[in-house]
Amino acid sequence: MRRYLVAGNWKMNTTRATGEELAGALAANASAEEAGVEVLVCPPFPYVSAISEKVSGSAVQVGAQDVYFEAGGAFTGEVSVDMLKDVGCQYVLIGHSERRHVMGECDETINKKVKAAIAGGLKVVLCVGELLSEREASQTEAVLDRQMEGGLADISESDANHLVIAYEPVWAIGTGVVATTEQAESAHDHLRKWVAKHYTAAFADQIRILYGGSVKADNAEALLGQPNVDGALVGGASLKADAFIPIIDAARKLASA
Ligand SMILES: O=C(CO)COP(=O)(O)O
Repeated sequence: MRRYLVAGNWKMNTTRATGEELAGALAANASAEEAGVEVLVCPPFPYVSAISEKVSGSAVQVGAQDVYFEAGGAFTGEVSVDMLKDVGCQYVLIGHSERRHVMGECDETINKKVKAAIAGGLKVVLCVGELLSEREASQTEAVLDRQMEGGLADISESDANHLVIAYEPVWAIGTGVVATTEQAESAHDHLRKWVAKHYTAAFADQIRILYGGSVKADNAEALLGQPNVDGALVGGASLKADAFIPIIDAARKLASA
């Protein structure tokens, strides 16, 4: 059975103090023996180190929101895989829609980042998802195929073992317009079939596919209860412990059912 992953993407939010307070509350809530659910927080770069210290000894893991593919050198403003590991990251988000659509990242860059992160020993959450205009033009599956093919070009199954996929329809991110359970399940099913076709059916059965986009306490259980939804990537509702913990609790409830 696939283990739920509930991840908080803090984006460009929190101060050091509010981030530490939030991380402390999550660490207190998630014991080191957490069984059916993995919990991850992705703070802004400057706070990763402090947040890693805050959650150490708990089941809460830390990830970064992006990484650069080069190992080091003259790349002003970028951070490397080794730097992230050095400050306690186990995971990194790659290809988030805000990186794609605000910063203009393309699949080729995303692919280089995925390769570098996995080669360097980080687990990757590769984010994919269509714009509203693409959904309305019945292009959702074609967009997902393109992003998967581009992002995972030349990545072997053994490398893909370190990968989690996050389906985040762009129109659902930060809008309060959550995908219906049917829309989410249909996209996740399509992504799993893509993995089965490009790797193996056995591997497709194991890989985790998270849903992201306006996940809240009141819709988490229905979304996470879908057969192909293995967790959530949460933005706004991950910024307050009393909004995020009920989402983790929904996963715990389903995992123990
Ligand atoms: O982009 C997201 C997580 O990566 C989703 O953000 P919201 O949960 O705020 O819609």
